[in-house]
Amino acid sequence: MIQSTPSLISDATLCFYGAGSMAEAILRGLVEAKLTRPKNISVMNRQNADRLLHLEKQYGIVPVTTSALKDEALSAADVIVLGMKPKDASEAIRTLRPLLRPEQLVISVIAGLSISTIRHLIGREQQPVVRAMPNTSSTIRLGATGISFSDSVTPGQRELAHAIFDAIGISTVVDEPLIEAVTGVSGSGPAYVYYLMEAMIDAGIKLGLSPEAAKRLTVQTVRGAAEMVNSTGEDPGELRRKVTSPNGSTQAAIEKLDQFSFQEGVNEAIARCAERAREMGEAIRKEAGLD
Ligand SMILES: NC(=O)C1=CN([C@@H]2O[C@H](COP(=O)(O)OP(=O)(O)OC[C@H]3O[C@@H](n4cnc5c(N)ncnc54)[C@H](O)[C@@H]3O)[C@@H](O)[C@H]2O)C=CC1
Ligand SMILES: O=C(O)[C@@H]1CCC=N1
Repeated sequence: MIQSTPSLISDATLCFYGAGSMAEAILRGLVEAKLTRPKNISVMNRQNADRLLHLEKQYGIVPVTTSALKDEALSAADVIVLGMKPKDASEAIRTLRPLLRPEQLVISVIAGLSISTIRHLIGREQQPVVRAMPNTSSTIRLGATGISFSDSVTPGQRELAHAIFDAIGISTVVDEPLIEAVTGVSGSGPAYVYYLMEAMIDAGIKLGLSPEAAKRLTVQTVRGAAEMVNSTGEDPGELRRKVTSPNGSTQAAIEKLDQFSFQEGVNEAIARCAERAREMGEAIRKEAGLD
């Protein structure tokens, strides 16, 4: 049990309730980081047994397919990771309600779903709950996760949650109302970067580069730029200025981006993302009859 050996992921049993791309990203990171034995991880979904068998073959985790085994796995696990879509959350958590023991740690990665809503749906105010917002780069252990804790999470469980998310990238603790901001910046963030990359590749092709060359050059440029910020410790603004010769080609490009209100667009996109996450959380509460 995690309460007696709080710092060791390897001793904790984890049950992934929902087996989609985010669950796979996390469990893959854990298994590849060798932080836990695959046999300590059970995974279930609504009805796609082939998907579970694929995950078993790929990572050695334990697929849980029948309803009786699902109940057993959920009530036995030290940690339950909620990994379903927001629209499926209230029904799934209500199903969990009679199975849950007071000391089990519930970790949710569901966008918009608040700790308070989870506790209401579980029907236990003091259930330890971790609300996390990871991103899909966790698949290659380069994830960025924001985490917040309910007040009943024990120090050992906090350590465990950090160990889980640090195994698949970096994690940072934020006050719960800021999880939506994390969703806006890093939860959905990979999509903006991919969108920029799509646009850069497209522009390169329009200027005559082959699709392969445009892609190769774009990928290395994004990778190099991120690594420059990371390894030099310099601000992105400072690094940008170093690329931008006065009256040169980069300045001309940035001026064009500014004509299209680049910064304002990114600002509004991230604010809208955070707002949409809040809306999804409100929809869950409404559907569950909590508002
Ligand atoms: N995809 C992303 O980039 C990120 C997603 N998230 C959050 O992660 C959650 C999952 O997202 P994805 O993995 O992309 O979704 P997905 O659609 O790939 O997977 C959802 C999984 O939940 C299962 N499921 C649904 N209802 C269930 C039930 N009643 N019992 C058992 N399993 C059930 C489905 O069978 C499926 O395996 C969402 O709530 C999303 O907000 C958070 C951060 C990033
Ligand atoms: O698009 C979504 O709703 C989820 C949450 C963060 C990333 N994907």
